Amino acid sequence: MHQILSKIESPADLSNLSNEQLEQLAAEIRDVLCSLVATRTAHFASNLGVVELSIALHRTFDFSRDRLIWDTGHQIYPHKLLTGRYDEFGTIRTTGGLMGYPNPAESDYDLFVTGHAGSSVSTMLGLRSGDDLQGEKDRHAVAVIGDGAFPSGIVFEALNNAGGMNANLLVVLNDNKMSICPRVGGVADYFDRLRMNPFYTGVKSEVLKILNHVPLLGDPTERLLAQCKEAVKAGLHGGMLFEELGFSYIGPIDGHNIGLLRKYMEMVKTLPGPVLLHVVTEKGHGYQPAAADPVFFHTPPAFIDDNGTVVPKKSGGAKAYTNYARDAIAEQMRKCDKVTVMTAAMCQGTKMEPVRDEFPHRFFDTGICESHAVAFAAGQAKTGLRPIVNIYSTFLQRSFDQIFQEVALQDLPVVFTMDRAGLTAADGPTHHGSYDIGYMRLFPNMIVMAPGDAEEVGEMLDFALLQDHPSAIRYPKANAETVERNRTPIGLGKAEVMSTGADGAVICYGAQLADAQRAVETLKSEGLNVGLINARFCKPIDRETIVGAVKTSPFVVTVEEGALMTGFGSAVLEACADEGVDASRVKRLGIPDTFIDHGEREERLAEIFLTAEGIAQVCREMAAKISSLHGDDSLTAGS
Ligand SMILES: Cc1ncc(C[n+]2csc(CCOP(=O)(O)OP(=O)(O)O)c2C)c(N)n1
Ligand SMILES: CC(=O)[C@@H](O)[C@H](O)COP(=O)(O)O
Ligand SMILES: [Mg+2]
Repeated sequence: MHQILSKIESPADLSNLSNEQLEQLAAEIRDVLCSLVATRTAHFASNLGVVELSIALHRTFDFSRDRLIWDTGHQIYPHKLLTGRYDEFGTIRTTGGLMGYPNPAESDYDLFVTGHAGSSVSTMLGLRSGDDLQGEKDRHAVAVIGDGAFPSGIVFEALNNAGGMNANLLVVLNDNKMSICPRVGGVADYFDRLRMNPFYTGVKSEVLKILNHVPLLGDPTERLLAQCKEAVKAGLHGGMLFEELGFSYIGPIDGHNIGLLRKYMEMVKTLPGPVLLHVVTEKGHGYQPAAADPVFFHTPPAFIDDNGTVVPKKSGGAKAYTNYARDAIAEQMRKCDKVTVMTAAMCQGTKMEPVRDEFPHRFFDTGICESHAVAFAAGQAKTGLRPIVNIYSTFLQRSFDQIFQEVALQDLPVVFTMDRAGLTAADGPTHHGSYDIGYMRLFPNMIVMAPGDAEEVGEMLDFALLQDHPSAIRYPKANAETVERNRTPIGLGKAEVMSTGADGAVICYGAQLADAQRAVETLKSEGLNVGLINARFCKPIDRETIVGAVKTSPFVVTVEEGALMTGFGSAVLEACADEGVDASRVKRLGIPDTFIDHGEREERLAEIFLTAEGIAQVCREMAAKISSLHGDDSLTAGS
């Protein structure tokens, strides 16, 4: 069925294909992408948009030697298909299968594992510099970056450096007018103005005429260069920003015309110094519903196309933590007009569209600029506003220094709602929110919390907005349950003792509370009486309750969906050490000191015992261990 694609074992197999055959190849790649999203959620619209660009790049350069980085990495699928991974492609984003991002463990054509936006130009400049210093100047260096990723501060740091070094570097700007949501900000407006360039609109045909006379191969470099210069001069009055930074700006050009892309790439391949090639593509190109609604089709749920009607395979389902957080934020914004909210280009993922629409003047999308978003929030807080920074745990890592200096050091009441805190399943190690407990609890003044169930999301936000200090609330990419109990109100640094047990205690920090409760119920039915504490706060930690439990319980199991190192369990051990309490009977469950692969969330959680059965099993083991230490089997389940 995929007559050409199925025979592509490496990009070298493209070398004899004509433009017509390459177009046929593009259609086959799109067919594979459409079949994939019928089975599972995957990055769809972005990949549809770069099919021709991927083909042209691999047809022009030799990335077995030249260097290629796809910024962010979510648009890597056509590249994977062209670099020998067609047969395995159906496994992408599943346990043990291909990663949904570049992965050097899969292929030498993938240089870095990436998933966070904005670093490609810096990394490519490093590769360029390394190759130059080691006598490998012939290796070309190409970074492809989207218009959504482009405004990240680090990109401008890299452009600045590359321009100063006059490095031979090609930056391909893939401009599809979209981030996940429509792109925002001054750089977006600038790109729009560049599209108005007569080169792209009016006189494009004139420039094309010149380029049509540039033979593709076997031409003396000088002639090619001379012609290129003319073409560049003829067409380029835009791109001054890049020109001023020392880049040659070329474009914009149609990113779905393989022949044209190849001509330009041949041309820029030999241009000296840093070059920015502006390529215009359509997100979702080739599948009309995706082109019409690229936001939904960024990572759509698995769906079937019924004669042009998109029918999701699953619909509805329980309400996620994200939705509870969104609703709580909206409620606070309705109650108080000092409350504002920031997203760093993740309005869709955090389900904030209704908030954006209801409060257009208090909703701020900074673009993919997390560090800026935090410093911006600090400024607002200083004026008396109550900003909520609503960013995924993993992306907030970008703001570590602003959390330190602009927020914590000034003791400003910025509230961080950290979504995707925990394992994020199919996206894998770049996206797991593993480290926020550590990087938040590190700073003086910071209040660090995790809701144990759905209701606590709103309660904690309410509490956080009443504090005159910075605070952070973390929750995972999961459905939120309600844990039935006599609820106690949130109090600063107070844990909630849900039950006590003579045989041991589970102390849960965050969303595993429902599983922990199921575990203690199972254990009870087996004759093991284990108490349950909902920690609520990692900082300030409830020393009285938690250290007290360690002192008095035969064993304690701490539970958190975060890195063990620096995490909640570590905070418990530190508190015990400070109080001179023996913590040798404390067992910590959480994310071990290793990067967790992509795969089903439930599977990954089960591997690290963060399920009801896992928690119960560890309690049984602890009970057995304690019994054997005491030469007594009274603590063993079932005895
Ligand atoms: C640091 C960081 N913040 C946020 C994201 C989430 N994210 C992934 S793709 C994307 C949009 C990227 O837009 P663009 O670069 O234009 O690529 P396109 O999807 O349009 O091809 C965003 C916001 C991320 N990957 N990294
Ligand atoms: C590439 C990227 O970072 C996002 O597209 C991410 O895959 C979204 O994940 P969610 O589906 O959890 O929002
Ligand atoms: Mg884009």
